[in-house]
Amino acid sequence: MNAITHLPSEWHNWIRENLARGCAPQSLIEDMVRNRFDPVFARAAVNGVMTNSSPFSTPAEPHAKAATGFIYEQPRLPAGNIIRTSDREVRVAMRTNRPVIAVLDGVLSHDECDEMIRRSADKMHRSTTVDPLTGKHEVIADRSSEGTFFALNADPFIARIDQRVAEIMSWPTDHGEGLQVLHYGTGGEYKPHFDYFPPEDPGSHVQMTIGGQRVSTLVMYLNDVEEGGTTIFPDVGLEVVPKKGSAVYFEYTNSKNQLDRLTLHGGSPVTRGEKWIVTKWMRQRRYGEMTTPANAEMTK
Ligand SMILES: O=C(O)CCC(=O)C(=O)O
Ligand SMILES: [Fe+2]
Repeated sequence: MNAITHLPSEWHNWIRENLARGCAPQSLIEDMVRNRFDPVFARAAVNGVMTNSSPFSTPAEPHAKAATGFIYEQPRLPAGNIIRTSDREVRVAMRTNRPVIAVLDGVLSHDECDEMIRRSADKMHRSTTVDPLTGKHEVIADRSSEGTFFALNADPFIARIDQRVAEIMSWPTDHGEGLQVLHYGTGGEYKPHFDYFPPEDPGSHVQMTIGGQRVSTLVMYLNDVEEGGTTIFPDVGLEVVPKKGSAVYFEYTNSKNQLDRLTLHGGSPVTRGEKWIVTKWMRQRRYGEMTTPANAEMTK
């Protein structure tokens, strides 16, 4: 008997209800295939229902809850196929809604990528990561790359990128940390990690005294990588291939201070060539603003 390639309304409702309950899309696809739906059709149907019920269009289920307990709110990233900033049109190449991840094309021009590399090359040093115990920046083995920072609005070139990135991320410019440039040589990688400060790490509260928790990330690719060097999201099975001027966006802290564990990610080893990226991390509040008893509630 032929596999089913149409979607009866009871199945449409079944998909919508189960997505709303936080079921993994893949498990719904597998259930449909067991019930004789064509596999390609089942995937398209689940994706179709996700798109229609997503907060990007008509929010039938604006507060869907993931299996992890994280409540998805309206994504901060603007809706639509094109994000228009004050100086550039950025194309959305793909989005996932749970977790919120998007691949964006044309965030930087090729000239801007080259200029960013040129400015960074002579002031590189081995990258540090926040030590989970002390909260201090330490060189650790999980990250084989070199990097440098540009203070927020350091000069007109940097300020223009800070401004554009803030518009894309729909978050105030002064809530952003300074742009961080990273260079990976062949063999360089960044093992899977969270960009937010895990509450269970004793060092996190030190980091969060200045501007609170991180809420979202934009990783911009400054060059095409010959082989490897993809940005991987192991828990969602996603791999983003670096493309000069493109970026991957993701968000992980909601208004209730919940953290989305599905945004675990890393940079896979560069197996041929090199990789240059520039990253923006956004905080809950103005970066540099100290926590006071009055605003401490937000970071708990
Ligand atoms: O190298 C990558 O693709 C990921 C970089 C990253 O995770 C970060 O900068 O926080
Ligand atoms: Fe990261």
